[in-house]
Amino acid sequence: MDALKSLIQPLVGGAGGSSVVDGMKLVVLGGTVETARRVSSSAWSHFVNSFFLTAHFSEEDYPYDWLMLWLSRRPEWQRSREFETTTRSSGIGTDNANSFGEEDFDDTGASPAPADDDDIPGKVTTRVVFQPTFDTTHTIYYRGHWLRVRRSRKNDGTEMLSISVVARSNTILKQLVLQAKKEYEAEAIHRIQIYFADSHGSWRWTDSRHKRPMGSIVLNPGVKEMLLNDTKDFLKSEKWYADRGIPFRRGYLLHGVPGSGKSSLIHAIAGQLMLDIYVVSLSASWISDSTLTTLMGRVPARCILLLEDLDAAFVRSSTREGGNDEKEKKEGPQDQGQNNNSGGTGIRGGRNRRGEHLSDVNTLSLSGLLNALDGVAAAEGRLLFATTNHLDRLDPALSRPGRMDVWVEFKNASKWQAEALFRNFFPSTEDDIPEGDAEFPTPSAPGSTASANDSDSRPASTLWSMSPSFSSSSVASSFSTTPLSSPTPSSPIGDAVPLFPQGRSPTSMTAQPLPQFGASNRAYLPPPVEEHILTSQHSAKPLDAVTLGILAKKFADGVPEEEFSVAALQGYLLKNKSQPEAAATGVAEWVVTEREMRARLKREKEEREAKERVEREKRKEKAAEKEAEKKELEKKEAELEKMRQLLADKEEKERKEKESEKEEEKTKEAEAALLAAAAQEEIKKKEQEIEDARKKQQEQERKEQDSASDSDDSEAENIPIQTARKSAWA
Ligand SMILES: Nc1ncnc2c1ncn2[C@@H]1O[C@H](COP(=O)(O)OP(=O)(O)OP(=O)(O)O)[C@@H](O)[C@H]1O
Repeated sequence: MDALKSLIQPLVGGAGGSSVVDGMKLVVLGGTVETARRVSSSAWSHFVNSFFLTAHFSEEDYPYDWLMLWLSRRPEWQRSREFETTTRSSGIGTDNANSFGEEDFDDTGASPAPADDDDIPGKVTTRVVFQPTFDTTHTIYYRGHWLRVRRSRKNDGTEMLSISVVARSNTILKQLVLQAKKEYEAEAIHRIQIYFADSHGSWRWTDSRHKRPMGSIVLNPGVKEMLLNDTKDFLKSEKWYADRGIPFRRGYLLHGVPGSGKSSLIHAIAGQLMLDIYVVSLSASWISDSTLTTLMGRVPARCILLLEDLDAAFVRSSTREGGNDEKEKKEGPQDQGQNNNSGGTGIRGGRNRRGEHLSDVNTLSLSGLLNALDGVAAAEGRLLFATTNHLDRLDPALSRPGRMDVWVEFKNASKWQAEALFRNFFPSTEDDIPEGDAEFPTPSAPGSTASANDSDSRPASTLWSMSPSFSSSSVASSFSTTPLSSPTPSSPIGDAVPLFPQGRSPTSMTAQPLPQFGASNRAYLPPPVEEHILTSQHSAKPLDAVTLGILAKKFADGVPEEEFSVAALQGYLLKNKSQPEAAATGVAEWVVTEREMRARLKREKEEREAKERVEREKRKEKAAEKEAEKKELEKKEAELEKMRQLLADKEEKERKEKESEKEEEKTKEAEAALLAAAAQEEIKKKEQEIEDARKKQQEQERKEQDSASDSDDSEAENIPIQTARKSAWA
């Protein structure tokens, strides 16, 4: 303390200095110390940073996803002491050590023994993932280098990953990115990524799906092959297009009846070509010319761009000039559903989640759509797929070659398709399909939240509209190829095939008798299994090829040519998924029931429509009557108004006449007054003259009196006076 005092003493001065000066000195001293501290710390961090190479990865770009997956597997990343939790993740790689679910712990927090219900197929397991919080730096050791990893947020809200390393060249960072990419792609190899357009004109990662094998799509021979070859050929022909100056784009228009496999085929092609799918629903309420143009500009080079229900944006066939006035939004419930759901309710946490309100103004015009599809800003190298159920509603400009180069019509199922569908649906003892290449989609792996658990948050797209039971493990298990061990005598369901949990191969399972009370019965044999229990088993036994062929033919025989969609037949088979024989024999009956039901629905629809028509007519008539009444009233009012106007005009005229009469009178009066005044003036003048004359006369008389006699001259004097008065009055 004394040492400190002695140090400060010379600076603050002796005891004699004033307290104000001392205080000032202290402030200066403090400021100097703080500045020195800051400068030195900044210089130090500059010095340290000069040894670091730093790479930044924005969440809007792919390497961010690769690195996040890679990091999520690093133990150092998991040892972070500050976390944020999320149930949303990139869909792949969520089933790693960094995620956890209910099944990992019991109530006491301890990891439980494997539970029996672990084997329940389709059990929904929401997994929570820990992610290190923003702005904390983690140090990770990688290939002899210490990496400093930091997650941060930019001003616009997008996430950013910064990785720094002490190295002379950036090779280590390149290696890291490549390794992360490789791992990511290894994860993604069996999956396709789905992106939906959002109202900000960005693509939002929405889902990751298992690839759908081409074999699961049942189309008339040659169609799939043609499409696949065409798409492959296109992707290889970039130079060919460039040499000829043709925009490197290709469009496919899949049109036809609903439920015929349009979306499924696109899904399968995406899987085959390892392309991601970018979906935009043109009936979305927020879609506008500029948003669509922005979206088209942001589509990556190699991908499938899917415009679903192309006709939905324009209910009436719009002309090129047709602007906003020319279109209405589709009002059917299905389309409303799409409206509501399109735009992609992104599942990924924190990704572009700012201001998610939609503008509710669909201002997309046909010319805007055309420009967006092949304008200057439109991306090249993409495969454009458009689906529609109503080809006739499309403007020819939209479907002309160059925009839609290949057209494929999808019809209701032919007998050939029905047979193929049956063969695909039921397992055969001769099938040898490796897992992941089964004829039907492999069910999602446990923990794959995006595909299995988030169905609510997924946009309603027909691409993903497989019926839930179809993707259930029971269907998958129907493709198990290995005959199962023969049932034990104590099996309660006789020779029923036990269920497989999702993602497990049947070979890894053994048919275990279910634990039950009284399992130690010895005195009595168990009663025979009841019929309904036998028929309610969940998967079919594999059939031998001959039986399968016979049943498939029987099934196809019972299905009328091109009357029912493949989706409808699939729905029927799903009801009989464990009973191929019943499915084959019962199809004729189903067809009858279905026809009756359709006829009934059609009748009801017609009745409803007729009723609506009548009501509409009535409403129209009423409206017409009202209109006529209104017109009559308006006519009467007009007449009344006219009369009022006439009356007013007349009154005005009379008033004006009166006024002019008055004016005239006034003028006359004024004239008369003037005349009178003039006359008066004249009289006065004359009187004055007379007076003057009289005065003159009197003067003269006086003079004459003075000179002549009075009596003889008096008569002669009066005569000129009377004459003067008369002339004045005249
Ligand atoms: N040709 C087909 N091959 C295999 N499965 C099919 C076929 N057609 C339809 N399905 C099945 O029917 C369901 C609906 O098919 P999908 O959505 O592909 O039909 P879509 O033609 O796109 O219908 P929409 O026009 O209503 O969108 C899916 O579960 C799919 O598996």
